Amino acid sequence: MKAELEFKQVNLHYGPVHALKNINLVFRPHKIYGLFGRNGAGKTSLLSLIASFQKPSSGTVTLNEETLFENARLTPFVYFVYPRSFETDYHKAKRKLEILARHRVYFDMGYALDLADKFKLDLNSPVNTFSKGMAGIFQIICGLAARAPVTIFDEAYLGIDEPVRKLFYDELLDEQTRLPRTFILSTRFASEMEHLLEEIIVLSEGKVVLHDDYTSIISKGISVTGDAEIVDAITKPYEILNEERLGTGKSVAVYGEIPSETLQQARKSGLRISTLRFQDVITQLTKGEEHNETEHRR
Ligand SMILES: Nc1ncnc2c1ncn2[C@@H]1O[C@H](COP(=O)(O)OP(=O)(O)OP(=O)(O)O)[C@@H](O)[C@H]1O
Repeated sequence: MKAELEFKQVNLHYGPVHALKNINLVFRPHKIYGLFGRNGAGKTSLLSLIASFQKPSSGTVTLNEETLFENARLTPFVYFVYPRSFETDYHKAKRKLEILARHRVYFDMGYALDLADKFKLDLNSPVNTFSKGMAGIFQIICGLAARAPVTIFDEAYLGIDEPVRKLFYDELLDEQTRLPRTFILSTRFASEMEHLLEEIIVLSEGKVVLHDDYTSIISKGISVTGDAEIVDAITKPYEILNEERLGTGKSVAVYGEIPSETLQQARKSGLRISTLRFQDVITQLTKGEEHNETEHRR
């Protein structure tokens, strides 16, 4: 099922806190989204609106043009995985999966059992005996096996060892080939997850400061190093992400579409041009106030 998720002029207030500010976003079906932003940027607030945990203060959040909030018909279409504790839950993991299967129309028990084997999780254990990492793995199994057209993982991988996280990334890609859906991954592991991501959204202080596809972001993040005057002349028209003085020269990181002729000319003038790592672009774009006024949209 194709699920188009749309935010139109969405604001969210918690009392005096304006957590989301005029959000306009379209999540296209069958794409894998990476959601980034510093602590308190509004990521969980945005995701909780998709999961219908709360109602926007103004604006609309729709799935295939139907309002999501308190819409029981749409409940099976969204599955939200977030770090949670099972401390007071004495059910065995297998039983929890059976309960989930009863409530989730797309849930695939065979797939859940395969995943438990793959991730070496004992489903006969009560979930309250799971370590933090095991609880995370259990949540991932639920999220994948629920097969909801919109599946959200909000930092669900915290506490899970790196090799197991990698297993999860591989599984997610396989699953996307088998049964495409919209995945939204909120993560601080930009470098190890970037190969999964097709679309990137960056929030800063409740606003969308970047929404672009991964490939364009990679091509737009450029570092120019060399004689300070020439570097400044070339980088001036673009958004400066970072500047570093290097003796008589300097290195400037910019975000923008610099024409290839300009870059060629710069190389001829003795400047060193290199592409920024995805992780560095994200870090610079989320680093603070100075970039918040610029919005990058396709
Ligand atoms: N229940 C709440 N009551 C009051 N303020 C809240 C509540 N939940 C979130 N906020 C505030 O809303 C803003 C956005 O918080 P949110 O949890 O969405 O950010 P986040 O990007 O998910 O942060 P983190 O990476 O730390 O989880 C913050 O200023 C936060 O303090």
